[in-house]
Amino acid sequence: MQAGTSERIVDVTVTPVAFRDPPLLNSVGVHEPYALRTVVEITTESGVSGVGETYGGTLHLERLRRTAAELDGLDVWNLNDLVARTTRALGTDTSGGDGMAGMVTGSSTVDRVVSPFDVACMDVQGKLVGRPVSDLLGGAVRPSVPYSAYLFYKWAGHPGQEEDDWGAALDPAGLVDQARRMIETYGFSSIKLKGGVFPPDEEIAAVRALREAFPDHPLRLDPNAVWSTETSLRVARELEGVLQYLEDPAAGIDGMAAVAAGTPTPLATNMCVVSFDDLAPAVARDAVGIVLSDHHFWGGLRRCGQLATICETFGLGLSMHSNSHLGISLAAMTHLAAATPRLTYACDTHWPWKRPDEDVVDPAPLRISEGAVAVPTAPGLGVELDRDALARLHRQYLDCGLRDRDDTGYMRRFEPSFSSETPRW
Ligand SMILES: O=C([O-])[C@@H](O)[C@@H](O)[C@H](O)[C@@H](O)C(=O)[O-]
Ligand SMILES: [Mg+2]
Repeated sequence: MQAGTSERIVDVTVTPVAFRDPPLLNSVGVHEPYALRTVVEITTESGVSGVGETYGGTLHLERLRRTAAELDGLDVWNLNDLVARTTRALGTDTSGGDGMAGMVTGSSTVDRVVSPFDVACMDVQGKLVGRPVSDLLGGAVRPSVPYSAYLFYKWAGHPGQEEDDWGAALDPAGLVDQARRMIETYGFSSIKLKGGVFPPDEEIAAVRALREAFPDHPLRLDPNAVWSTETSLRVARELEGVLQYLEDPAAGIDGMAAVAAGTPTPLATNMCVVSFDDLAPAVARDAVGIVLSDHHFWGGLRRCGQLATICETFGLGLSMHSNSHLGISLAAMTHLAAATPRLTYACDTHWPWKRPDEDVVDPAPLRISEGAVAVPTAPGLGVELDRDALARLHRQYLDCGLRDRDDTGYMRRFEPSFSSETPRW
């Protein structure tokens, strides 16, 4: 590559995929048998390719395809042009399609759509200059990125199917067993519990059981905003000194501000601060102490770096959110977290819930050991697309019949009276 040379995109493919997912319970229902993702691949004029990964819902997929059609000739070094072209492709079509079962609804559509292309462009940039993406983001400040054990209440298996490998976890003992297995397998040194499933007293009991079983592991609880302010304050009081942070106990900036005013426990969010527009009001109201960044909805990797700077300016902590994902996303999350000095908490990941034999990249460079993923040092993201595996997971997408994540609809097939209304408690 000569100095000042552009590197233009000549081909973009957008491929929806499905991978198996256990029946994990959350405030809006239960995970369906398959999680949906989309893999984007760009190829440049000199034959270098780069990959990105994002949500798999219908509307999002259609937006990705519309944007992909605008990227012919884009210079992979010009990410501002990528944003401009995405904005143009989307026009006034900017609501819905969040792909997160209604849990994160206010994020920016342009940011969500731009993200996988931004990652793919940076993958190419890294390959062109022979440096890992973490270097392009300013350089790794840590050699490996710690992740947390992400516990879920869960059924033993999907109804009508065999019990899965993890079995049921519907009470404190079940969660302690799940945590033990996850920690033994991956060496995690922080624990997050997805709450908002059972009445708060049961979840308090679960956190206490985890504290007793793992006295040195920082603990987090995330009920996805299904509690009232009063309930949130009661839980915060009962778990004072036990939680590292309490994630999204109540809804909205107002709800979180009311809780924050009444507890010394830090509050974190991936629900009420989900775009740059949310930062000023959240800071003004002192609503949250920690923002959970996520390059999938904050507009890609560099935008998350900008978020980190804003958090630093206003004294906010930074952690990282996750949804069900494949290896491309784990690689991107790891480069980003490695290059973000502000990100001092173990990041969330759904990784252990994915079967090891289902991915679109060889997951070997992403092994979680001692609770952390070593930052890949190969050029770009450091993972290579496995085209056979991509074709297999795309076939699974076509065959599985699912087109949009619908945790609530799936839950109602087994519990017709299930309501995802908030606040529930
Ligand atoms: O996968 C799930 O069920 C999670 O509840 C996910 O959808 C959330 O977005 C997320 O993990 C969170 O921290 O809120
Ligand atoms: Mg959360």
